Amino acid sequence: MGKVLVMEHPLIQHKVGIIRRKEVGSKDFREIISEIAMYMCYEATRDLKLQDVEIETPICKTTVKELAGKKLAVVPILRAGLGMVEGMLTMIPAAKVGHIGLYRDPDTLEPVEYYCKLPADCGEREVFVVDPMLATGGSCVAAIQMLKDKGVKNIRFMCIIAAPEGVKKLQEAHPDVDVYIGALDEKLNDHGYIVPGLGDAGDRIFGTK
Ligand SMILES: O=P(O)(O)OC[C@H]1O[C@H](OP(=O)(O)OP(=O)(O)O)[C@H](O)[C@@H]1O
Ligand SMILES: O=c1cc[nH]c(=O)[nH]1
Ligand SMILES: [Mg+2]
Repeated sequence: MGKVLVMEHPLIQHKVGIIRRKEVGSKDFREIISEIAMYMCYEATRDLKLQDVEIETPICKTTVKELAGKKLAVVPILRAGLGMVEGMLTMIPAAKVGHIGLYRDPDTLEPVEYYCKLPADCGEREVFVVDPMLATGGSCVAAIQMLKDKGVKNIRFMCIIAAPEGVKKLQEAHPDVDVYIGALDEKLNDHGYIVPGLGDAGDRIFGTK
């Protein structure tokens, strides 16, 4: 079973507390989402593999560590996942970026696919799927399935706020995927929104409501 890690870092908790506030506008919301993604990326990359390499400093020969595992890719679930890309790339600038377009049908809450463009070698990469919100779990389960159908084997999922219902659904559908969560909330309301949550992440990032 993949691990589920809820972030305990005080800076992450503090920043999640800010973006929950309804008076926070798009500019600040976007900036803070990006900062949280950066801190979460730091936590979610703790176990990346390293290898020893011999190098020469201006003083002498020595052994240093360098990343040794698979190359990385970041795949945001559009739209709201876009808000996490810059923060991720600040930490892992060599990562390639794929995009999966899904929106949640407001009546059925089922994900509807409208776009998919991935790095050609994504099957060889360790992929970080990012989306600020994990609500019913339909969107991330579908996005991860799309990646698996393209041959991706190593997948991690990162979200800023999750509902317990969505975490359960994700673990049941993709038990091999490690899940990193900024804050685990109480429940979903009758419209599939996370309670207390932060509202619609996409609308708040892009100012569309
Ligand atoms: O876990 P789920 O129940 O599937 O809900 C979560 C999804 O809903 C939101 O996207 P939305 O459909 O609002 O699209 P948007 O990012 O374009 O606003 C959010 O960013 C997730 O992708
Ligand atoms: O609370 C929620 C649930 C789904 N999508 C959002 O943006 N927010
Ligand atoms: Mg939305």
